[in-house]
Order: sequence, then C-alpha cells, then structure tokens
Amino acid sequence: MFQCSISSGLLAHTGPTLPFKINYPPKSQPPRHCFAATIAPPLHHRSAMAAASNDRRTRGFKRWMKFHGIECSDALLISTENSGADDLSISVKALCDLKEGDVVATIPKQSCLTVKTSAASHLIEEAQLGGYLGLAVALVYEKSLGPQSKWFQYLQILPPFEPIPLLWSLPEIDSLLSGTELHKIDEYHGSGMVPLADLFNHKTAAEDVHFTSVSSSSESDTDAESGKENADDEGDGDDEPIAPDFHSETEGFSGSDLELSSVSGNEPTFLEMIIIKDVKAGVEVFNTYGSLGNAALLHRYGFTEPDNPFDILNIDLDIVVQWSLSLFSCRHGRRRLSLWRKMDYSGCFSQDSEYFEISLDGEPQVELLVLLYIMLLPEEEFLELDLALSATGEVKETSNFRLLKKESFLSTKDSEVNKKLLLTQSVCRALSSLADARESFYGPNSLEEDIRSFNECCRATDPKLYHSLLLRISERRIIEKLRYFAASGAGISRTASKTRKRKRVGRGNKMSPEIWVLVHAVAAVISVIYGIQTENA
Ligand SMILES: C[S@@+](CC[C@H](N)C(=O)[O-])C[C@H]1O[C@@H](n2cnc3c(N)ncnc32)[C@H](O)[C@@H]1O
Repeated sequence: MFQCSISSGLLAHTGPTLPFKINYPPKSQPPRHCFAATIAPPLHHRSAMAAASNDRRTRGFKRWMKFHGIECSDALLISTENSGADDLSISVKALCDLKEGDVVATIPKQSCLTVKTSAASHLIEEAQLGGYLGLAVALVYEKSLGPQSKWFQYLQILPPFEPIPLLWSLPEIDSLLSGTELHKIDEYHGSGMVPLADLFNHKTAAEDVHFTSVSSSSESDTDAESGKENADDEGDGDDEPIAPDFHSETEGFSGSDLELSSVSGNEPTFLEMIIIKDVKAGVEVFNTYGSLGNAALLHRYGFTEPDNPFDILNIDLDIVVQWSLSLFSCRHGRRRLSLWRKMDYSGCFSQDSEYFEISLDGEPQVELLVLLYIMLLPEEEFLELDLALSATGEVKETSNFRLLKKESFLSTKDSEVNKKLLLTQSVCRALSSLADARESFYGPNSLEEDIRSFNECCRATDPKLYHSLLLRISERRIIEKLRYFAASGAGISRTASKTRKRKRVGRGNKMSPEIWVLVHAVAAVISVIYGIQTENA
C-alpha cells in the first residue's frame, strides 16, 4: 500500500570522519566547494549542481526511510527547491487527489531521533542533559558520526539551521524587532525529531494533515484525533494543538515511549499521518504547527504569515502605570491598582511581566478596561467602592458598582453590555493614550514607512527584514484597531467578540517542527561554542 515515491539520491558525504567535527556553514554564505579557491563555476552550473545535490539527498532519504520501515504513500512528493542563496527548501506536495481519511505515512517511533535512540544516549544520560539540550547534543553527535550515524541520510536533507531570532545578533534583534512582542524570549518544550513528518510546512488554521499515534497491538488511535469530544472544544483557552504521544509539555516525545514499547514486549508504536481534508493533485500538503500569531511563528520557526488570524498585541501593566503617573499621583495609582487586585482581577503573566492582551480586532481584554475604569473613578466613588469591599470582601449585587464584579463579564448574557458600560469617555481616552505609548516602542518609523519598506523588501534575499517588518506591521495594525475601538467608544461588536475567542483549529504536530527548528539552533550554537566541525555536503 505504501511506497516511497521520491526519486532522488544520496549526497556523498564529504566531511571529515573525526567524531564531533561538524561544520554548519552560515546560510547566508555560499557553500564551500573544493575548487572554491580556484575558479567559481558559472551561476547556471552552480544551480544545476545544487539541483543534482538536492536530488541525491532526497533519493538517499527515500532509501533511508524504506530501510527504517517508514512508509510514505506514493501519492506524496517530497519537493525540494533552492530558496535564496543556495538554501534547500523542502515542501510536501500531493501527486494525485488525496481524500479525507487517507493515511499517507507511517513512521515507526524507533526511526525518530531522540536522546534515547541516539548513539550518544549513555553520554547524554551521564551528563543528565534533558529536553532540547539533550536532543541538540544527540543531533550534534549524530552529525559528527557522518555516514556511521543511523540517521545520516535524514540529517543530510536537514538545513544547517533555521534563522530564528534566537540566532540573530543582538544588534539585529534590537534594530529589527524593537517594540514587537518578540523583544523578549520565551520558553520551549519537547524532545523528539520525526523524520518525514518534519518536512511538512505550516499553514495557519488550514492544515491538510494530522498525526496519529497508533499501537498496532491495540489498533487504537491515541492521538490528536482520538477523543472527538475534545476535538470540538473551541475557545477553551488552550490554543495549542496536541501532538501524538507528545503528552506532556516537559516530556515531549521522549525516548521513554520507545523504551516502554520495546521493553514491555508490546508491538512497536507508530506515528501515522492522515489527510483530514481533500487535497488536489499538485498542491502542497500542509501541517499545522499550532494556532500561533506571527510573533510566535517567527520566534519558534523563523517565518511569519500575512493576515494571520491569531495575531495578538500585548500592553504591559507598566505602560498603564506610566499612563497613570502622567495624570495622577503615585499613591493614587497604587491604591487603585490594589483595589483592582482585591476584586480578584489580574493581567496575563509571562515570566516577570504582567500584561493585557489586545485581540486581532483591537479589543482590549476586560481586565484592562476594569483597571482603567477604577483608575479614573472620582475619589468619592472610589472611597465608596473601597468601603463596600472592605466591609464584605465583595461587591454586592445591589451596589452601584456591581458592574465591576468579575462575574459580570463571565459568560453572562449581559457581558457585552457590561463591557460597553465600562467604555466611558475617559476610559476611551486612556485607551488612546495607551495605544500611543505602545506605538512609541517601534521607534521613529511610522506604520506607513514600515509598509513601504516591506513592499520594497525581498523575502528571499532578506528574510530577517521581511519577517520582522511583517511582524511590526501586523502588530501596529492591531494598535490602529485599538485606536479605532477607543474612538468609536463602544466598538465591541458581535463579530469582534466572536473573533476574540481563539479557536482550536485542528491538532497538528506542534512538538516535532518546533523541536526540529530549536534543536537545530541549539546544535548550531553548541558547535560554534565548542568549535565542532564537519563539512556539510
Ligand atoms: C519542520 S520544517 C519544514 C520543512 C522545511 N521547509 C525544510 O525545508 O526542510 C520547518 C521550517 O519550514 C519553514 N516553513 C514552514 N512553513 C512555512 C511557511 N508557511 N512559510 C515559510 N516558511 C515555512 C520554516 O523555515 C520552518 O522553520
């Protein structure tokens, strides 16, 4: 039923065989040819050589998959093209029409590169390295083994690394990302690399393929697609798709899954890739890496998408505090903030900062509206509210301030009406000031200038500038909408509240591509720090 249908080949490994000798040529530099010191071949020869090299690598990967029991439907084509300066870009396309429910690939877990399956597992265990770091060391080690590595042909089709901001220089981060949600760095999870599955590109909210983890002894799916009751729980706040057997965020797809199946004598467990909607022949087949806005996409995977429905903007509590200080005394702001907290309100938290989300349509989260409302209450009313709270610990239903009760905004039929009541003229003015303050983070260039630069920018030759501009533009458009929301006074429309709910759209493989990119980045850093080198093909 399954056949690998890709016709390409193995790239001769030209690197040294010494262990831990890996050379990651920077993507922006031309590849090193043995005759580079003499005469560089003409451009058309170089593209022909690159195409032949791509073919050899994919052909080698195809043979490797067969050897390791990975079954890839002959309806799939692994397509390679040279993107930009000699980079190999891979995508997966449909060779014929695919129907919903078609299983297009089966991947034994033993073929996945994890800290447990790597030849360096004992070293990594001894050094007690876990998570990404452990996997990155496994990757560096396997690369250092060259053709001796079990994953040699798989590693040959992987790019040296993706240019995620983690690998940008500090001046690049400061100049390209200043003001954006990416000007801080975040946490990652997971620990497994899944051959073939890693080759699918991402499409936001429109993926064609899902992963399923199957134990052949039980014949039951244990993934993503299992538990249909969960599949429809849109808007439950958990916007991360669940990946097969990548149960815990800290565990990820760990080698322990593999150990368990082999030690217990159960049939080995496979990952299956299933088409979830019809795909026409010739069209690219997409996975989803999750319901992610552009900041998260750029952060984790090194690219952005225009018109991303999951874009969001944050306003730090610090900005609100500064705005308060521009109008009121420090004591005023402190007392009102403390009352707001007493009413059990808070913002969102990430690492050390507390912030408020502004949705794609420019609607601020209600906690911010309540805070601004309390900050702006006349002193007398504030004292009255404070007194009411001190006496009973809560705002009574009969009180003038019942509108401010948290329950007023929690799934009651009056929730939208209550939000509108918060939008007094002074709250709307405050929102405009916050929008101005947030906007100032982007530096002197206006949104229009950003758009002009974006239109003149070439994605292939300057991907960092392209993606950072797209991120800035996406975020600044949200600020524009926040301004409109404030100016219109009560811009909360039915549509707005609908889109604000983040949908859980399908369950793609979040972990594998994320790991794929991050582990490459960490492996590149390890290699640079320790001067580990090999020649890449
Ligand atoms: C798991 S890999 C997918 C295979 C990859 N295209 C390759 O050439 O090997 C993830 C990487 O693919 C690229 N990618 C995936 N989806 C993309 C998209 N929608 N637009 C641009 N690049 C994308 C990004 O560079 C990302 O870091």
